[in-house]
Parts: sequence; structure tokens; C-alpha cells
Amino acid sequence: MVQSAVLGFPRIGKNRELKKATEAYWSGKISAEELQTSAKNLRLDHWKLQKDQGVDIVPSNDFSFYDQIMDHSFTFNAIPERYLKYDLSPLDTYFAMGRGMQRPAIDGKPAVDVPSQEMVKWFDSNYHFLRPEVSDKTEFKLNSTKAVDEFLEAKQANIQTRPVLVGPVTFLYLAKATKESSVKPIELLPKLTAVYVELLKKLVEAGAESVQIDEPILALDLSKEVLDSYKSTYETLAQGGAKLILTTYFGPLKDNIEVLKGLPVAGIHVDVCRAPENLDAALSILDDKQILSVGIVSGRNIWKTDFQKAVAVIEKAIAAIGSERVIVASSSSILHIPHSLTGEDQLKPEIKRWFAFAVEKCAELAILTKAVNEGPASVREELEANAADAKARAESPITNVKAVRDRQAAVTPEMHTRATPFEKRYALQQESLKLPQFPTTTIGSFPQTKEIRVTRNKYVKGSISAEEYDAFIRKEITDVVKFQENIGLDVLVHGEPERNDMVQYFGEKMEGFVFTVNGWVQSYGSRCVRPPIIVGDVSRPGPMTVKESAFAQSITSKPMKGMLTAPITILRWSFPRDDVEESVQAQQIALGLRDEVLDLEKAGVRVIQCDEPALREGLPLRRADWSQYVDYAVKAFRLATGGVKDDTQIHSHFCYSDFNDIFDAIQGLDADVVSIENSKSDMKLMSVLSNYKSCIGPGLFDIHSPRVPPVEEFKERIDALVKSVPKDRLWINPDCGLKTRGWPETTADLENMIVATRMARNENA
Ligand SMILES: CN1c2c(nc(N)[nH]c2=O)NC[C@@H]1CNc1ccc(C(=O)N[C@@H](CCC(=O)N[C@@H](CCC(=O)N[C@@H](CCC(=O)O)C(=O)O)C(=O)O)C(=O)O)cc1
Ligand SMILES: N[C@@H](CCS)C(=O)O
Ligand SMILES: [Zn+2]
Repeated sequence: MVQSAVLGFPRIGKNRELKKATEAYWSGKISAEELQTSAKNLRLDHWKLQKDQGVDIVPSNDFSFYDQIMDHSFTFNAIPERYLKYDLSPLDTYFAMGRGMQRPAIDGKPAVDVPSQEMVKWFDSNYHFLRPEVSDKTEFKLNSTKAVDEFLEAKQANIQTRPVLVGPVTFLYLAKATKESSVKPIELLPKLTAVYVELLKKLVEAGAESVQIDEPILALDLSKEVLDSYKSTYETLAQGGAKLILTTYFGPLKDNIEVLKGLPVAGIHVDVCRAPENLDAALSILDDKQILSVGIVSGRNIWKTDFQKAVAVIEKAIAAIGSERVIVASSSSILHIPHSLTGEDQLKPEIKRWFAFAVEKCAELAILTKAVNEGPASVREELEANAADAKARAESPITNVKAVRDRQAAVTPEMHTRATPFEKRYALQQESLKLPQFPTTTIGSFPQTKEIRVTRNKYVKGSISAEEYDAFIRKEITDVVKFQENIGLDVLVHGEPERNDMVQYFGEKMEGFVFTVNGWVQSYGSRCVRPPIIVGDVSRPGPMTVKESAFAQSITSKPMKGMLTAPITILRWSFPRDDVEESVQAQQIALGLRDEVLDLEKAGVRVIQCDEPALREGLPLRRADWSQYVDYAVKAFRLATGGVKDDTQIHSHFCYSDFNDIFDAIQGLDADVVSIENSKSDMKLMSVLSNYKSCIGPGLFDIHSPRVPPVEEFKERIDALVKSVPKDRLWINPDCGLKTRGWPETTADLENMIVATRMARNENA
């Protein structure tokens, strides 16, 4: 019999219970025990839910208080010394690794001041993980039995789960070596693998029938050294005695499939949503006992699975190896999609029928499994309904809007190019903006206070009027503008108080998108987003930001930066269509933004920032596919911004990435100023900065942490930057927007940043 499996379930909870409980713990409103109880209840709910939908193999240890990779750092004792010296509880040590900690000495306990670990994107998704840090001094040992405890917790509730571990090769590949270390992380594999064996033995003792071991890096281009390490690593892991299902996802395995041949694992999992060719590749290397887990229900998008096509794929696997050896699975963890469609009653029924969220994906897995086990007739109604939904979507008029397609057909190469080269137009901008050396600015958002969120919530629910909400937003903008003037920033922002989210807000203003009320997806830690869904051709019916930016400019003599989200970020942080190329969707969004940019310019806004933080994460996982992506991504940005006058200054912003990979693309955007996250990545940008041809503002402080760097730290960072960036090209700014910060630390951060900038100006005048 074929079995169904989920590789990981969203942990945040139907109503973001985990977010609320963790944040309540951080603010001292609930105890550690209360937090643990909430987490336990959620885990139990989620196991039951998956079982109730009919899933055979449900995961455990997919739960995390902050991030599953950080859980592994913690489990295997890859905890940098800086988190251990304060004698914090294990839970607080863990959270300090995730979000840093800064607190004064209290009750005889010493003051704590420690930044968080580096946060990076999980492959090409909008989820972020905390990069493990290792060194030759790291003493791997079993520091936590979380995986075993959660397995036993489920067992106690009579639910047999399959524990999930991130594989040791992936863990070390994603890790970085501490500065003092002379060892490459991957060289630590033998030491780390020995501890994995210990953990696997414990899981087997506890009763685990099989263990899911995730090696997603197999979808990347890998060096021979990394590929060669699989054989010895998995031969050692076999000593743990667990039946291992080695899990790959997010892309084609291509030649990497060869390293899986002959590995002592019970089975392998491949993603056939992203890469249908993985099926044949996997079938070609399995031995005559190994299981094939077919990842056919997408863990990355919200579209209903095409049952007819999926059944054909599964039947092919069954024909090749027999039904006892086939598992029908989600393509990856379904962490990346919202919890459930229940309650999304605002969605038009004719569109809602196109979607499946996490709970519905579980039901899809059960239906597909039944279809192949008991024959299509056993689920005839479901198959017919699914086919009718697909047909209705294909025939919907919103998927092909003539006016949008005509406009796309009329795009010319000239529309992508500014009239004058950077050097000349920057001189004109300097003349008009009159900015000092090392101009200071922020990335756009200021603290989204409880009051802002609650007021917006009232407006959305209709308990305050549009006029009252507008007046509230104007007051917020006024306060933020006055604050920036007082503190001495040079290029101001309006603070983005009217925006629920930098992508959702724009989606809501454009045609072609739909929205959820509760479709939250974890982005990092307790932070969630509600990605809009692109269902049809996209266009912009009217101005989206002009009212707020023009108002903000009208109340100050300093330059006000208009703030937009750029095409690729709108596309990537939404759920894109799967029936149209992403390049086409990016161009549609770009045309809408082009109109907005020109309207802002007309309204007297002389500096316009188009944030493109998702540019790096959009890079395909394989280098061979990069140039095609970079080409349309860069064109989309240039189409959005290329129509402005010479003295209108275009900014862009990037965060959370390894920029070395996209440096040429960033240069290709032809923006006048870019701000780039830098503070947490050990200033690793420095090596490429001197090659950048326009102005650049490497971020000076980490906005994810409440920790306030002292003036000296800011000054050291500026001094280091002055050595790499020409003095007339360096801008000073934070890493990213300040929306997640409170006002006290925002004020202190910016004050310190400005004091340090003034010191640097005096020294470099
Ligand atoms: C820059 N980043 C972003 C990414 N993706 C996006 N789509 N958007 C981004 O900004 N990816 C990379 C990074 C990830 N960083 C972040 C940073 C911050 C958040 C965040 O703060 N998320 C908020 C939710 C934001 C939001 O949608 N707010 C709405 C609804 C607020 C709300 O919860 N309202 C309550 C009622 C009010 C109350 O009592 O507080 C409710 O609905 O119950 C709004 O402001 O209107 C978060 O809270 O997690 C995300 C990613
Ligand atoms: N303008 C946005 C960019 C975040 S990446 C902000 O400031 O929040
Ligand atoms: Zn950012």
C-alpha cells in the first residue's frame, strides 16, 4: 500500500498562537512553563489535524520556537561562547541566539549585551534561518533531546510520528566558521556525524520507525568535496540503526543524484513539483528495496494540485517499484504556506476553489493516496471536482486581460534606460538636494506600534471611518517627520505607518491580486507575513502611495524619500501564478510601478526608493539558470524606474542575502543609491564595495535585534567603510526598515548613528 506523508507542518498555529505566546514570554507576560504548554498544545493540535485529514506519516521535531536550523545548532551544542557566559536558562540562551539580548544588571544578575546570530534566507524562500556558527573548538555533543522528547510526546497521544532532522552535510554546508577558526565547517563532518548517530540511536530506542533526514543542499551546485562527503557520512549514520528517508527538495538533483546511489538509507524523497525529471533520476538509482517518496503536492505554493497529472506520476513510480515502496508526499515542508482556507470567506468562491493551504494540502495527499491504492473510482467525486476547478481557472477572464497584454507588447528598450549616465545625473541631484558628506537616511519604515496596528485593525473592521484613519496616519507621518528633523537625518521618510506590509500593501492597491484574512506564513522567529496571491494579469488602477508621500514632503523642507516595493519583491513575496512565466508577471508589476514613480515625481517627490530585497532570493538555485532570471529581474526594475528626470534620485535597498552573488545585478539596476544589509554578516560586503560605481549605504546596525550598538561601534564601522567606499559615495543608514523595533531603541540607534556620522564627517572633511 502506498502511504502519504507530510514533510513538515506550519507551526505558527491557526491564529498565530505561537507568535502570540512567544512574544508574551519575551515581554514577561507569561512564564517559560506557560510558553511550553502553549507549544505542546499546538504540536498536539497539528499532529491530530494531519491525522484527521488522513495523512499516514506525520512529522515530529518540525516544531520550533524560532527556527529549525537554530534548533539543530542548539541540539548539537554549536552554541557560540558569547551566548553561554551569562548563565541564562537554556530557553533564554536559545532566544538570545535568535534575537540577541540586551538588558541591564538586575537582582544581582549581570548585564547582558549580545547580538543574535546571522539571519539568512532559506534557499529561495521568504523563510529565514539563523546561520550556524562552528569552529575547530566547537565540541559537538547532545545538548538537547528535543527530537526525542517531541517524538515521545506524540507517542503518548497515540500518534506515531516520523522525526525530522536536518542532515549533517546540509547543516555544515549552511554553517559559517567563526572568525578565529582555521577549519572549514564541512571538515567537521566526522565529529558532528558521531553525535547524530547518538541521537538516531535514542530515536530508535524511543520507538521511531523511520527518520526523515533533510539534505536540501542536494538541489544546489555542490563542490566535489561536499558531494564526496555523503558516502562516509551516511555510512556512519547507518550505525544509528534508524531507517532513514533522505529528503531532498526545491529543485532538480541533476548529477547530484549519483551520490545517493548505494547510500545506506531506507529511501529517498524527491521534489517532482519543482523538477518532474527527479522522478526518473531517482528511479534510476534506487536499489531493489529502497523507498521512493514522491513530492507531488507543492509545499511552496497555494495552488490546488492537478490530481490527474499527479496520479499519473505516482502510478509511474508504482509501476516501476511497486506500491509498497512508494510514498506520496508534500514536495517539501509545508511551512511555506498558510494554515488553512477555513474562514477565508471574503474570497470569491470562484477563486477560492483554485487554492489549497496546508490543511487542504494534507487532504489532497490523502485523496491521491486513496486514488492509487483503491482506484480512481474510490475518489471519483474529488477527482471530478478537482478537474472542474482547474478548467474554471484556465478559462477565467482575469488570467488574460487584453489591456495589460497590449501594454506589455508596447514596451520598448528605451523605457528601461535613464536619459543620462549616473555621474552626470548624480551631480545634478547633489545640486538640487544639497546633501552633506555621508548623507544619513533610513530604509523607510518606523516602529509599527501597537497603536498603529490596532487603529488599522479598527479601520479594516469598519469601526473607524476612512477620514478618522487618514487623520491618524497624517498625525503619525507628522510625528515621524518631526522626529527625523529633530534628530538631524538628511533624507527623510514618511515612516510607512499606512502599510500593513511592504508587499501586501501594494498587492491590495493593484488589480490581479487577492488576499487572505488569516493566511499567515512564518518569515522569521515570531514574525509572519500574509502573502497576497497573484491570480490574474496585474495592473495599477490609480496612485498607491502619492497621498502619503506628497503630504510628508509638504511638511518639511528636507528631501522626502518616496517609498515603493520593487517588482521582483512584490512577485516573490506574493504567491505567484503558476500558469504564466514569472518574467511576464514581473513586467506587469513593473509597468504599474512605473506609473507610480512618475506620479510621485509629479507630486514633487525628488528621491524615490524601490526596495528590492528579494532580488537575491529569486536567483535560481542553479547557476546555469541565473542569467535568464537576472535579465528579466533587472529589466523589471529599470522599467519601473527608468522614466524619471535626471535630478530625481532613485534608491534601492537589499537585505538578507549574500550580495556577492548579485553584485553585478545590483549594479545593473542603475540606481543612484543603494542601501544594503551589512551589519550582521561580519562586514563581508567590504571586499566588493570598492567596485560599486554608484552611491552605497552599507547598513550600520541590525534592525532585527533590540540591542543598541554604542557610538564607538558605529564609528568603527564607518571608519572601516570609509576605507573601501569613495568618500563622496558613502551613505549612512540602518540595515533595513525599523518597523519591528520599539521607539526607545530606534531613537537610541539613530542618535548614536548620527553622532558617529558627525565625528566621521569632521575627520574626513
Ligand atoms: C522585510 N521583510 C519582509 C518580508 N516579506 C514581507 N512580505 N514583508 C516584509 O516586510 N520578508 C523579509 C523580511 C522579513 N521581515 C519581516 C519583518 C516584520 C514582519 C512583521 O512585522 N510582521 C507582522 C505582521 C505585519 C502585518 O501584516 N501587520 C498587519 C496586521 C497586524 C496584526 O497582527 N493585527 C492584529 C490586530 C492588531 C493588534 O492587536 O496588534 C490582528 O490581525 O490580530 C497590520 O499592521 O495591519 C507580525 O506581527 O508578524 C514580517 C516580516
Ligand atoms: N521600506 C521597507 C524595506 C524593508 S526590506 C522598510 O523600511 O520596512
Ligand atoms: Zn530590508
